[in-house]
Amino acid sequence: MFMLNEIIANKRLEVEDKKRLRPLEDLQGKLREARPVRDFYHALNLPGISLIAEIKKKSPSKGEFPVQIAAAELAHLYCQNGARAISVLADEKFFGGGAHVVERVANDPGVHLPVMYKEFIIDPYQIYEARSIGADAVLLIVRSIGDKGTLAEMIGTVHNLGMQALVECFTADDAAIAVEAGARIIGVNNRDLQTFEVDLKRSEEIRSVIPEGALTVSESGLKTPADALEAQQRGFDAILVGEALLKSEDLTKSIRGFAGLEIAEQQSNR
Ligand SMILES: O=P(O)(O)OC[C@@H](O)[C@@H](O)c1c[nH]c2ccccc12
Repeated sequence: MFMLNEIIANKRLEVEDKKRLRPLEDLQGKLREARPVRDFYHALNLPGISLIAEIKKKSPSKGEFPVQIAAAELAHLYCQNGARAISVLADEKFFGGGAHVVERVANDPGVHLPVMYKEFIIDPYQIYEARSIGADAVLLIVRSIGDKGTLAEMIGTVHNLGMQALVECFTADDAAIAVEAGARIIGVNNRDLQTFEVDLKRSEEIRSVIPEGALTVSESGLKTPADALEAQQRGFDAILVGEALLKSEDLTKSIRGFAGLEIAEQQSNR
């Protein structure tokens, strides 16, 4: 978990800086002005597989992505081609995102989908920041939060602010912690953060320990619409896709493919 440790250590410093510049009370005072929450849970809980499409500029494993268009424009394409939610990286140093990018996308008049603040959350301050800039959901990584009690408190804070949490797991043990802490939406990360290797089979094993009632998301390393279909067959409600979209030559077609629209069209043309 070398990389995750490094990211978290940096995040602690960043959060301390943010708190100094803008104390929690200031953020809390801004909450009433934030745009109303869009329902991330409902957006994922629809028939068929739900695509959460990601916006990031780079990643530690893949470097810079070739996408040339601005975040808001990318979000418009996601909205117009069948995605059901948008994930925006808030981390700047490792993923080239930022809270300002989340804010821009979440408040763009052309964006009707729920927006997730994708960040390494280690402090409730970040949850308040997410809502104050208009986000509808946040990512909570079991591994970076540590214990079940703290995770449960964080999930409570997210729900109290009207948002939803996507709680990310790497192992069946993580998934058990997530369930006990009250997670309603559980993500299984197919990418091992130590080796960066992707194993879609692993997610199947973990999926099997998550009880009915929680929504499930297969995250990372999905390369083709066939992988989306497979995730659906394995019982996942949603997929989180970044790289395959951000690297594709025909972005519109790729979004539609992962969203399942291409398949639906082929079937209705028969
Ligand atoms: O780009 P990919 O392989 O399609 O993966 C997207 C997403 O799952 C990945 O970015 C991710 C999943 N969990 C994270 C936690 C932090 C940063 C990034 C992530």
